[in-house]
Amino acid sequence: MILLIILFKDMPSQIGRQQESRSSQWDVESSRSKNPHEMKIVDYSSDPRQHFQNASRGKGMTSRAKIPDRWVIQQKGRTSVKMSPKRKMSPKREDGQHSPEHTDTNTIPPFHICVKQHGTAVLKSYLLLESKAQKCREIERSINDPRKTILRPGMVLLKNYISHADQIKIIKTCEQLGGEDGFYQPVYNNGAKLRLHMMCLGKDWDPEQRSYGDIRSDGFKPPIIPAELKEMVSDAILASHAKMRDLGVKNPHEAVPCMEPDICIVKFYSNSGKLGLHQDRDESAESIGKGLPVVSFSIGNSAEFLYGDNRDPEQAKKVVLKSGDVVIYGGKSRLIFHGVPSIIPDSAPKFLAEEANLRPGRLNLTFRKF
Ligand SMILES: O=C(O)CCC(=O)C(=O)O
Ligand SMILES: [Fe+2]
Repeated sequence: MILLIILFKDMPSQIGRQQESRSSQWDVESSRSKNPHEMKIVDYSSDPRQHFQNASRGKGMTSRAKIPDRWVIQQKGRTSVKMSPKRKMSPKREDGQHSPEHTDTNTIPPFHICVKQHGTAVLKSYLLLESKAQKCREIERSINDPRKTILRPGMVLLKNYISHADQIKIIKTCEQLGGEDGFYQPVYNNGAKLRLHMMCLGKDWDPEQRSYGDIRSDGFKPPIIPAELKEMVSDAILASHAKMRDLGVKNPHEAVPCMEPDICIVKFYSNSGKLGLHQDRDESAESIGKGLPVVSFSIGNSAEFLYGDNRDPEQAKKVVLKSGDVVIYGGKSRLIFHGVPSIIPDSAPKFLAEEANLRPGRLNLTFRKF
């Protein structure tokens, strides 16, 4: 009897711990089966404070982590001292401890979108997997109807738009701007990580506050958007107007207004990367009200891209975005739900690894006007 009482006394805390350890491993995929609001974790319109914690950035963490209360931040010759915000904290366990892999004294290696130049290994794997890439091309052909340039009013897909040279230029620019601490992996409050790395240009997007700011969480300004990239964006919008005109749209600049971006969110998805259905709605009411478009560049491995009127993936339409494709959504489609359920491994054109050492995965740049 006494033994039974002791056993029952311990049971709730044991169950609690099991559930907690499961939930701390939640990611987009595992939340899908558990949570009817599966996309909440990437739904920028829900309260991300429940899901995100402050961004943790690359190299800086190494030195910062040794000084938990005050951080000495050194970057490109500058030094500043800053109180450390809470970051990389996992939910406390019942015994009041944080799980070991989530303590704020963790060190996080810098993330680079380009691999170091032992090019042959990367190249070899691309060659070996050529047949797989062929299969992917067939899937893409079956999903992407070439006539479907206008996906819906205000939403245009420009297939194979970015030239090879520009794709290389974009990769190299992002790698250079990312440096040692530009790309970071946002982490949920429960310790689960967003399935991608991210870097902001122009303004910093804070997933925890769901807002844009001029200063990053590590105390530095985000790099500005290079003029050359801005030019590519306005050219793409003009190209979308030309396509729409060809297809009989009378006032294409009303369907997709012109836009000069002041924000670029750069994302890198590894082959297991994904992003749930969400709306881009943290820009100003004026920008959204005018329907100023989001312009999205895809480089590297192909991605399945869902879009629709709500966050139900079953009801969404799908296209495959290949390296060089551009999607523009503005006007009536400005608040379209969209997401990336999967990346197609080994589907990137070989020249990206050969000429720019792009690591396996997909680079995406979304340009917006605040
Ligand atoms: O990777 C993509 O194609 C989508 C990215 C996106 O939706 C975003 O950055 O808000
Ligand atoms: Fe988005």
